[in-house]
Amino acid sequence: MSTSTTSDVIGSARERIDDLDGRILDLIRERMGVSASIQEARIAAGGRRVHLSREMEILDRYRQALGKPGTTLAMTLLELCRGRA
Ligand SMILES: C=C(O[C@@H]1C=C(C(=O)O)C=C[C@H]1O)C(=O)O
Repeated sequence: MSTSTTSDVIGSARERIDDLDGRILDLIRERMGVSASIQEARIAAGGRRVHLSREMEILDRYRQALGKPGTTLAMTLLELCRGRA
């Protein structure tokens, strides 16, 4: 039987959370870069930065996976990924 104390359990689980958060942040930065490249290509071809029907697909995917907070998360991601270039 484990002799881990509560603070050991919390400490190691927090290390995993910190690692996951670091990976999530890296993925968000990667997503921002890919999104910017699409927007730059579209603008260079005379199009608009924003493509609403594509954004609706993304909002729907996050809502289906996570419910209403998923929509909020997707809106934040889209906000981060727009607004440059
Ligand atoms: C990246 C695109 O451009 C914009 C950014 C999006 C995104 O970050 O997912 C989605 C739609 C567009 O408003 C795209 O059209 O795919």
